[in-house]
Amino acid sequence: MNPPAIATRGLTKRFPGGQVAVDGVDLAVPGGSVYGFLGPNGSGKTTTIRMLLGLITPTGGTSTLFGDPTRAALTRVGALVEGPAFYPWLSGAANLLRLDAANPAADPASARRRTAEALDRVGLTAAAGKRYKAYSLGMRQRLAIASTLLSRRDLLVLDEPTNGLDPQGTREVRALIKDVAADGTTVFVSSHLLAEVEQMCTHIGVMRTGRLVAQSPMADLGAGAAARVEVETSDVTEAARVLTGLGLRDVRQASGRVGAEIGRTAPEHVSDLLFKAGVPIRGFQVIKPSLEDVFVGLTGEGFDVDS
Ligand SMILES: Nc1ncnc2c1ncn2[C@@H]1O[C@H](COP(=O)(O)OP(=O)(O)OP(=O)(O)O)[C@@H](O)[C@H]1O
Repeated sequence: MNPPAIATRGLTKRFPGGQVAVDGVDLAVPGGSVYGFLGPNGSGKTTTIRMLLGLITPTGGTSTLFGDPTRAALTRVGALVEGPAFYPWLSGAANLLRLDAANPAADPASARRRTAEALDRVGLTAAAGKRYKAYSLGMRQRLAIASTLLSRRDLLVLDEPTNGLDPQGTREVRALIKDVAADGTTVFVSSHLLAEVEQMCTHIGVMRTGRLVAQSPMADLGAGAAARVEVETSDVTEAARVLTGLGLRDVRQASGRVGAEIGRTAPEHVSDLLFKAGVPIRGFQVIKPSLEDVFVGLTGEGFDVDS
């Protein structure tokens, strides 16, 4: 099996002065995934990313990129932590050419081809000759991402790439991330927006005050969360007896309603037994907790659900 794109063990950063910004984080980012690194502001995402990229030194723990603990693997990684500085009066293409020229490993003979390909990949070919200052926010961010794609990368690390973008720019960047991932590049993207991560990621890790409180494939997340059956009835006592008799957990009664965790029991089996027991059913529904409910439970705080 291929080693994970990113793996950390006990990764820790204690800043001088004693503040622990990242506390024993064990990340496992599978190759080929789009991994959403979710957490409220100040939860330690940027500090973690800076350690992964060798920009700051951990005070504890280890990390590997593609199984390699050395910095050599960083040549396979494109990153956008603080956006690159672009010259406002130069075109997008000219800005990329300047950045490309600053890379000693890049062959100057093929600079134009590389720049054109990167611009094409982010959908800026038509605007390549336009001055940077005339770019929309979304175009600026796409150009920033293009700068990370000037050479072939196996992993792209993006720190809050949609921060400060309007809804259109946000959509552009999200679509771009999906395209990059479809080409086989692993993407590790931080965000404080649950909806964003939910829409574009295959895996998720959740940070809270420096700790990784959850990590899982997106598809598994709902599975552990307890869906509930809710019955509206005038005979609460009998309905509760039926639900309890079925072995359902956390049976709760309120006026005119009874609810319980449904677990693996089929809803039609529950309604059938209620009917057979003569319970008058006014309403019957199965309620799954939203992803946001799951995370509020995990992190103890809400997320911005706006995009
Ligand atoms: N150089 C530093 N010195 C001291 N404390 C720091 C330093 N950098 C970050 N911190 C603190 O570490 C904690 C985590 O910050 P970090 O920037 O990693 O969080 P974040 O999740 O990326 O949040 P944001 O999205 O706001 O950047 C914060 O409390 C922050 O104030």
